[in-house]
Amino acid sequence: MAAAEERDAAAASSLAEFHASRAGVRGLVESGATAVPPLFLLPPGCGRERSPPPPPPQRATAFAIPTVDLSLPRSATVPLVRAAATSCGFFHVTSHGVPPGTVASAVAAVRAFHEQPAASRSPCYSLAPVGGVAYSTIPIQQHAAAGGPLLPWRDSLVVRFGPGPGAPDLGRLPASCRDALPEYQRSLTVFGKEMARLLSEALGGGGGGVGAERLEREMQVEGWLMACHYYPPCPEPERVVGSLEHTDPSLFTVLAQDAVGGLQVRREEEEGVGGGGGRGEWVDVAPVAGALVVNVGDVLKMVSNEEYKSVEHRVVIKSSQDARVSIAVFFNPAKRDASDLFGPLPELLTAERPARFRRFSVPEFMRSRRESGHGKSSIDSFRIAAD
Ligand SMILES: O=C(O)CCC(=O)C(=O)O
Ligand SMILES: [Fe+2]
Repeated sequence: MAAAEERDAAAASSLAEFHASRAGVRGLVESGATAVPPLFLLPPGCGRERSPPPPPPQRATAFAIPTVDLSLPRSATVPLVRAAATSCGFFHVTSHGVPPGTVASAVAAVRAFHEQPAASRSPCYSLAPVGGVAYSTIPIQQHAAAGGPLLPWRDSLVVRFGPGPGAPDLGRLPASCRDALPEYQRSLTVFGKEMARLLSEALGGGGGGVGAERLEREMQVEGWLMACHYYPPCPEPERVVGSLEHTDPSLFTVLAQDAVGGLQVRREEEEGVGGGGGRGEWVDVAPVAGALVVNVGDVLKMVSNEEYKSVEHRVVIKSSQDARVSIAVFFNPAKRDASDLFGPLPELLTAERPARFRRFSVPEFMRSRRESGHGKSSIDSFRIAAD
């Protein structure tokens, strides 16, 4: 066997062994691992090492994502949402109406799930959802080819809510999850509907251009997919990735995070950079107590004809002591038949700014995303070349 094939075969067998342990990254930490196994390692010099050059102290605090305070009058929040979605694509929302206890209970339940003894959580370990639930370390195989790691330093419990027979079977989860996660999802549905109205109203210049109900009418917005992430402390944090850089394939995403930190966004340069082409510096999204993080995803970027930015983000492991918990809820079109076509909203199109993307269906978009192996490039397959 050639050396490369041997290496691939060895990696495949360690990957299989890792999944067979059914205990996730947390299992490695529990078994007292003091070094990071090769499956998680970034090769030296690959350009994805965690640490940017040590920031001069004044720059470390120079940038914070915008905040939208929903207790302000609507005449103030719409322009704030517009400014945030068109500039950095990420913002904090305060006074969001989701009770603090509901968020705290959900975050605590996620922590409790991942910190149960391995014997309790391993029966749930599965890469594909069983009864709408999957607990696993989701491999990032697509990066092996590019010399990246096979696995992120993260375990995830993914729950797919939804009406009728699609409701998840939470029976195998601890009692705290069975109550707290659906309650959080219900609360977020209310918040998400409001967010969809604000994002809609802020489109087209924010002067009521497309109307608050436009997105809902176009695609029926739902928030059924919940990813409950757990980033164990790492003995060598700078050698691993918690989450590789990516854009979200959603309309928009709502994230709750605990106080540990590690989320970073790529701060793009001004207009013209387009598409997150790997430029711009990484900046921390420092946790703000009580706030939720909202970010624009690829679908909304396309529907907004690129008025809104879907920005690359990643998670680095900050701590060799503390595990980090975050919960992402992905808001998506409920209309997901092959015949439900979306594209830049016609009201947004002008002679100066014609459609930048062709129309697409959700299944087609998801397929392109799978095929491209990663979020960044799939959106470009829908782009209409400018002449
Ligand atoms: O854990 C985080 O802060 C981010 C998670 C994320 O980006 C995702 O689930 O898409
Ligand atoms: Fe994400």
